Amino acid sequence: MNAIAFTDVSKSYGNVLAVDGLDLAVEAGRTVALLGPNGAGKSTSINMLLGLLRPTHGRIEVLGTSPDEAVARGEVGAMMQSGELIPELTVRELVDFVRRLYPRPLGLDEILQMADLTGLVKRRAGKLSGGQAQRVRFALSIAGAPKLLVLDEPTAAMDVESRLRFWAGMRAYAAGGRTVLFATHYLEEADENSDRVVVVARGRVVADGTAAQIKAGAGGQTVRFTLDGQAAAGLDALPGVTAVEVEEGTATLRTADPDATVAALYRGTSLRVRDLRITGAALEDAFLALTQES
Ligand SMILES: Nc1ncnc2c1ncn2[C@@H]1O[C@H](COP(=O)(O)OP(=O)(O)OP(=O)(O)O)[C@@H](O)[C@H]1O
Repeated sequence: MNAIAFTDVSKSYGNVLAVDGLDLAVEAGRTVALLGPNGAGKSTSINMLLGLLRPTHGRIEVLGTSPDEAVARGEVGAMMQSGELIPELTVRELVDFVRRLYPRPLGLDEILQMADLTGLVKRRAGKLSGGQAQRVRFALSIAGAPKLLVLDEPTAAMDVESRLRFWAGMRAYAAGGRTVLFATHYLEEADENSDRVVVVARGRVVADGTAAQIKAGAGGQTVRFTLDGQAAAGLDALPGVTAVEVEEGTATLRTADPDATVAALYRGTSLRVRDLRITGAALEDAFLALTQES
């Protein structure tokens, strides 16, 4: 079953077309990153998903029903970019208050643990740092044990340490078979914390797949090694290789399949290969290529 289905959804603000014919189906149980630059339409899509905005055109289904109905049933949790916390309440009081509003909430301790708040239970919400307040917002978003959790740039105010802990909590939540959709600008976060990355630019999906597929689709990874004056002939015929460059005794091969390229380099050539390096990543390159060219 799909937890989320956007069918040809568009949204205009006056003459600004923020979302332009978006088709997106997310299977229940998956964690999906919505990755895109500023103004790509991520927040607008999320607001429509939550029933806070109406599409100008198209149709959205959430957990087999309308966004309004799914939210009313308490099946959707959301962490938005902002949202005031009640400053006089302690973290424990606030989380407990919100969890009691739901018919089948998570246990208080479970929530506090997943959101990494056990050390802050007595702190008043008004005294929290930006990153701590984000963790409380996360706690509130999972309090009702929603089947679908939607996070709009959840780590925006967090330092590196808080981010790592936050994502561990998110993964623990998702591991219970729940569906998570999160928006981010951070390529690494999308790569590390989702099983599918949907890249959006100018309101449209420009790539969709695992992070590895997206990297491969945009030119792949790089295998680099020292040639020391040996002839580079034949390197472009190795499996996966899409481009070869030799500069100052170093060969750089772009490849869609680094494992196959490296295996063939050792087994299928008589080259003495030194200082071999595979630079993966390039999700950033892929992302830039995808969002600029479309
Ligand atoms: N209320 C509004 N009125 C007019 N234009 C808007 C409104 N909200 C968003 N937009 C425009 O719609 C486009 C998409 O914005 P949106 O906030 O959905 O993108 P985003 O991907 O979430 O960006 P960011 O990562 O910066 O939050 C942008 O061009 C934005 O300026």
